[in-house]
Amino acid sequence: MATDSWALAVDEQEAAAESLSTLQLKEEKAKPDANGAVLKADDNVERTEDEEKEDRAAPSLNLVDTTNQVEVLQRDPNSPLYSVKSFEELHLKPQLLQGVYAMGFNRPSKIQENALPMMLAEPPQNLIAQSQSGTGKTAAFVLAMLSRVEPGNKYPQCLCLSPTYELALQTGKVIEQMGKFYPELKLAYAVRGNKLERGQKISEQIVIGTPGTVLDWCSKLKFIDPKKIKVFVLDEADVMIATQGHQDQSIRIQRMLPRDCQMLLFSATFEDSVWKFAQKVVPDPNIIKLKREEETLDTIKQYYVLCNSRDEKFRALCNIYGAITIAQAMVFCHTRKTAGWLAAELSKEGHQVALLSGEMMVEQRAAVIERFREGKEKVLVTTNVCARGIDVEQVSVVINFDLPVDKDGNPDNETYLHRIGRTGRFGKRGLAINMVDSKHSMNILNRIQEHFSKKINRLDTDDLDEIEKITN
Ligand SMILES: Nc1ncnc2c1ncn2[C@@H]1O[C@H](COP(=O)(O)OP(=O)(O)OP(=O)(O)O)[C@@H](O)[C@H]1O
Repeated sequence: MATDSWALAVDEQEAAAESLSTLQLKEEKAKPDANGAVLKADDNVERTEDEEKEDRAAPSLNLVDTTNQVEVLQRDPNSPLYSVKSFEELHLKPQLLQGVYAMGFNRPSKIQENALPMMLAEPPQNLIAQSQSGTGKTAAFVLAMLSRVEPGNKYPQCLCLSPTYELALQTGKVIEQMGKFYPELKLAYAVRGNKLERGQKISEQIVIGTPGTVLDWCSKLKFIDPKKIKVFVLDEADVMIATQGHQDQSIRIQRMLPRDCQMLLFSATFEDSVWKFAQKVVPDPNIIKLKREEETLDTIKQYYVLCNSRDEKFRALCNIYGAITIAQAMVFCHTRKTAGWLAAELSKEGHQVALLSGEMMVEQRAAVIERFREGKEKVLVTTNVCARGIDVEQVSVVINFDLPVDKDGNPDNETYLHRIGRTGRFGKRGLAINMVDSKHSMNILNRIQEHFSKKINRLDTDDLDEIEKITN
């Protein structure tokens, strides 16, 4: 299929030297001096003033709703969770239906209802699909792979690329859960640290992995015969094909696949130029695209807090914690250094904090996410490495301790959307709070508001009553 058009488009694009995107989710090299998940206060950091502890019970933040809310949304035609069809009507194989119901899914979401018939049509068709964060894209493409795979054939037939190690593991879990009534079906993880013997050919029918390792497995190590791949999925597709993302590796993998391999591209965001590029490299694609004003979810309330310095931002964060009970929160920082500092300060305040940043060993990163998922830590301080895809239901609040900016200091709208989308998963309500600490960051926030045509209201974190109100 697209080998030539893909390659051609890439060459043209590179020749034009036009920067497509500024997302910075490159897999980062593990270093031996990685931080631990258990935090120790850094003696060198400036101490913040001791906070006056609020001596009253904080109201609970009722953001994690019951399945009731989901059912209401699934009946609302304006909701991204709305569907007219049932999973039965999507003609899934009985084993997959069993898997879907065992996961507690009652009805498909809009993206599942629309994308599945396109992905399962004969002959196979390509698809570029956009849907809001947390609306079930993963389940959609996982069901497509599981439907297409022939379990009797003991070689890789479906290849799925994720931008990060954590996301590859998480998606792998979904494949395992949905495919659990298919005992003969096996999954291989092509991620860093998963060492196989040289000369081996893998027999697993589905491979999920990160671009670097998948490329090695297909070319240098020849564990996978790319010519036998029938379905190629790019999750977080925009970052996988943007020049600043994983473009080189994704393209080199794609060039090895057969011409008629089905290509499925999914993301919550596609910056305009990346969208154009995607359409150029994927032949005759079906397209599911959101209007700009549909990209944000109404179930996530967005606020900003005005501060003058990093310490003030920290105090504002403590005030928020003093005023409301937060199930779990993710706090995003621009640099690893700030993340490390903030995590140490929060743990000094008595919070159970986990820290995840790119320089940690991948196994350690996976362990941190797992502990957070199990609720062992309530706050995860992180960088953009965790901005995309991570699905932890209990995350009721996302804090942008630093607003997302690209390498030129411009607002990174796509990362903003992915970050706040770590809350408000599948119809749950969520809160996103942005810390603004300068004229420059106020300008960034204004531009983000304009981009999405979505008002972000100011929150006075010195006013506890006001903070409480936003939980209603
Ligand atoms: N039909 C469904 N019914 C109920 N829950 C669902 C359904 N589909 C998906 N979910 C759940 O919704 C949550 C979000 O789904 P998923 O992670 O697939 O979203 P996504 O669109 O891939 O998000 P992101 O853009 O952040 O990657 C998951 O916990 C998943 O188990």
